[in-house]
Amino acid sequence: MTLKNGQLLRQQAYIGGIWCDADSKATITVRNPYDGSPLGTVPNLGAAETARAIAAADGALPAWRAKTGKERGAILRKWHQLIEQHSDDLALLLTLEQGKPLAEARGELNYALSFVEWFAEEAKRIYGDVLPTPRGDQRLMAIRQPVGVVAAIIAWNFPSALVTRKVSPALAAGCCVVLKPSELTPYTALALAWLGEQAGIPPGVLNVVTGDPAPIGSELSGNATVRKLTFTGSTATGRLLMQQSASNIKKLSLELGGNAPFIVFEDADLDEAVQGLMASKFRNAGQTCVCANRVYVHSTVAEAFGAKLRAEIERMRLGNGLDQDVTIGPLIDQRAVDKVSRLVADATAKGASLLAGGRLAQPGTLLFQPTLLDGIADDMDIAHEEIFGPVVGLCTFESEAAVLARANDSESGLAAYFYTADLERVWRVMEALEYGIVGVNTGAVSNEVGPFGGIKESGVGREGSKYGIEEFLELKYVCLAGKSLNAAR
Ligand SMILES: O=CCCC(=O)O
Repeated sequence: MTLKNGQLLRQQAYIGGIWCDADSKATITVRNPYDGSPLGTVPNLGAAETARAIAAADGALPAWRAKTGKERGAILRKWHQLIEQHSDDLALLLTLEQGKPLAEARGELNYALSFVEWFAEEAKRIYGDVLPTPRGDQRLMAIRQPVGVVAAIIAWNFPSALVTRKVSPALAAGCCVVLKPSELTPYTALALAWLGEQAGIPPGVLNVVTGDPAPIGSELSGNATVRKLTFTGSTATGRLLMQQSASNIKKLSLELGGNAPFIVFEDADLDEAVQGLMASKFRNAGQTCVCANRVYVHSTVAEAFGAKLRAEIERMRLGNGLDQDVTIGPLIDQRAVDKVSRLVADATAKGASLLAGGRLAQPGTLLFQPTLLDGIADDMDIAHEEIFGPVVGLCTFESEAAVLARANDSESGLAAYFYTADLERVWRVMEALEYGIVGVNTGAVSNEVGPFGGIKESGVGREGSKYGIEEFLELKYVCLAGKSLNAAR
């Protein structure tokens, strides 16, 4: 790996401003999912080191919290500047450890930067309220204060954006953070932490613990000093963290699995709808929680839509994310390949037609072909499970009411998409969809301004946007009483 600045490849954890190894000296090897080659190692920390990171964050809290929003915002702006300055190296690291094409890695870094910029600005805008008093001898206020020490646990699919979407609002609010990146993709997070150190984030304010998720996650959720846990990952892990956090009633944000419906009505612009589906479905090889997962096309346009979609899918180039012309990279690991293979096999065994792809491009790799299935029925596993891979399954529908019932028939409630030219239908369908995010005539909904998050088993809380900082603040109600206040009114 040739980085312009070799210091960005950090192979140690970061606790209390010190780069360190595991107490046991145990390490985990990080591999390139394209060819399995080792990129390096990171320390395999356990509960003891995690507890030390929490103590370091707690120790740094009084001074960080005492800074003004403007001062914290200035440090975040410096961090932003350094991330931007090193974005070539960061994109390279991201592609090497995660597999997504370099152009997508650059796109993700811009997305990551947008959260740092946004929350650097929001740091100055943490307002309170003076409330109308019900009694002449009292004055009422609500003020916002940082929640305290924050644990942030992130998934491997967006190694930079998930860091900045959680860490920037936490730091802006005056909280200190213990960050646990995925053991599959730790290097981007560690490089970001190193840039944070260069930007002047004081020791202990941002800590990074690497290693196996179980002991670290259980310390982060069970330790009462951590007052807020923010997690992006599977619904199963989110449920476990929620249970473990119940012992000390932590504030929680959980961004969990999705099962997004994508509906193409008969009056939709089919070319636009195909482009929207490609953007939503194949971003990060389909490994995105907001990816289109169930595609419902009105029966009168299904054939035309399927033909256009197939042509686009056949144009994709699968391979090494570092190659210029590659548009889709490998899946993250063998478990992901096994799941996608099982879903395709189940669908074809139950009568779906395979129109494109359907298997690994080369045995022994993680390169799963972009795949198109037609004739998906509700009894197939793919109609209910989150695919998390480059597979589109087409179903047809006849009426708005019927497709809405099918779209809402899910425990998940993260993102939903639909295409139509009918303005009244836009309102009707948007209001009826039981999802936290709805894309209307677009497959790309993620940015720093929109509140990102789901309902039902897709989680709790919102990230990004003007609402995102609230997750790291507590509201304190102050009631001031005094007899002489009556006279002052
Ligand atoms: O998969 C989770 C994040 C995806 C996004 O921010 O659009």
